Amino acid sequence: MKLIANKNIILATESPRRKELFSILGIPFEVQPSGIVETLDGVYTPEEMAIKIAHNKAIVIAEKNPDAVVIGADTTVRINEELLTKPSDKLQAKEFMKKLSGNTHQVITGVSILGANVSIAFAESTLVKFYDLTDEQIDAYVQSGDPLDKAGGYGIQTMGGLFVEKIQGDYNNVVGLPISRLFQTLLKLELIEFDKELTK
Ligand SMILES: Cc1cn([C@H]2C[C@H](O)[C@@H](COP(=O)(O)OP(=O)(O)OP(=O)(O)O)O2)c(=O)[nH]c1=O
Repeated sequence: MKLIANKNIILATESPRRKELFSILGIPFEVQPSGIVETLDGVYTPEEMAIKIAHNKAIVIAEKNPDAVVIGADTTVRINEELLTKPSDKLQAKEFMKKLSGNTHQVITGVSILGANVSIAFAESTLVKFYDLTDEQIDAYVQSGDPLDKAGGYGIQTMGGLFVEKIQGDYNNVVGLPISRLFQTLLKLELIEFDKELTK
């Protein structure tokens, strides 16, 4: 199958994982990191927060590119009503791993699609259960430095995936972009379509 984009699409991200996942669509797109500080004032549910931060990322780029469709995303991890974003250092990464060990957490990615008379957002949620981890496993993983640029302090697509016992929901959502739901949404909005020449 071949898709075409009906608008210029910009992914407002500096995440290599999001860029790679979006590439699956096989359409041209630009990447422009928003560089915003990912904090919010006020009381929100984790889903609302992920959507609002995703929107804040998209709006910065949409203002600079009024004719484009801009997509922003934000991923956060919720465990026992606590939110884990990116660990600030290895010590915090260890704390995160201890919390995740043996438990089920929720990975929420908010997505905002903005521009060209479109403003749509959604939050996708995936449940992930970790095995019981030993201190040795946690220390070795944290020492690798892999947790530091990732929400919740692990990468399911890297060695962090070795700790996952079970997952319920979209795997790509955990990696940082629920690409199947995004694909369905972009199709419905007619921002992308099938290349009819090739599907005849
Ligand atoms: C849970 C999990 C998160 N992550 C990553 C995805 C995101 O890049 C990151 C969450 O941080 P985000 O703040 O959502 O994204 P980012 O700062 O990396 O990129 P940008 O804001 O520019 O779009 O954690 C993984 O790569 N694997 C995982 O298993």
